[in-house]
Amino acid sequence: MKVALVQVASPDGETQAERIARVEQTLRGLNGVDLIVLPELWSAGYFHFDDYASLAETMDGPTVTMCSRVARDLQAHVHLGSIVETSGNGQLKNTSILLSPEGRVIHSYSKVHVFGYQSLESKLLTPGSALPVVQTPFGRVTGTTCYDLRFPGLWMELSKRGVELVIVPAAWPAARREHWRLLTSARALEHQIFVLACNAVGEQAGVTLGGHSRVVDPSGVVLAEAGDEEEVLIVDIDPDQVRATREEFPVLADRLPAYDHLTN
Ligand SMILES: NC(=O)CCC(=O)C(=O)O
Repeated sequence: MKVALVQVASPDGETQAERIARVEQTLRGLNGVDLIVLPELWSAGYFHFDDYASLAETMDGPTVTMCSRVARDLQAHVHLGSIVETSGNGQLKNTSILLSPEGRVIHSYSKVHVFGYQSLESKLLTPGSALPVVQTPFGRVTGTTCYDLRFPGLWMELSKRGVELVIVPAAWPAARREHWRLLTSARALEHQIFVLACNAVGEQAGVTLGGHSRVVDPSGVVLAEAGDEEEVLIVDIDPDQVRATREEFPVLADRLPAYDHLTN
């Protein structure tokens, strides 16, 4: 299975409509790919907090509509990264979406850990309250978003739910690139899953995004890592490697359901 991680820049002067049109051209060049993955909030620009309210979208807004059209035309799954989602009740969420090759939404996940360090996300957005999992040709899949990487309890839970591949859209600054590398590798290794982590690049409101999108296999091996410019990282993965890795080294079978029974 061929996966493509598309690193996108969201420069300050570019409108959302211009960016969506530009990214559509890039995606249309990806014929023959089975799964396309985009970064967190690329169409609004993660650090463009002043635009969140005006660029918030529903599930049939401009970002979803473009990606759904591309999914159908390329007959590929498209994980569109995430959008600022409005569901009409006044709340905004950072919602990631996976589209089928028919262009249908088959999975969505609203970021649970909204970020508050040098970020207004936690003031402007409401955290999600669900962790759905979907069966796909790539195995059992879910998404977590950027800052969620730092919370092992969330990853333990998705692991308990039988997940085999996790898609991580991100807008992770270059300043903490080594944390990004360490956490994406560790999450794949400790749960014996594929991690497809797609980061944003370029400058946004004075913040430099880190790029270095990565595909990490269930043994923690980095199959590919991008640089820090706009780039498409194309990698072949074998979904059966999850089962093979777990059979060969069955560490998950030794994991206890909880550890709070251990005495001091
Ligand atoms: N977009 C984010 O969630 C940024 C997270 C981050 O920069 C960090 O955890 O460090």
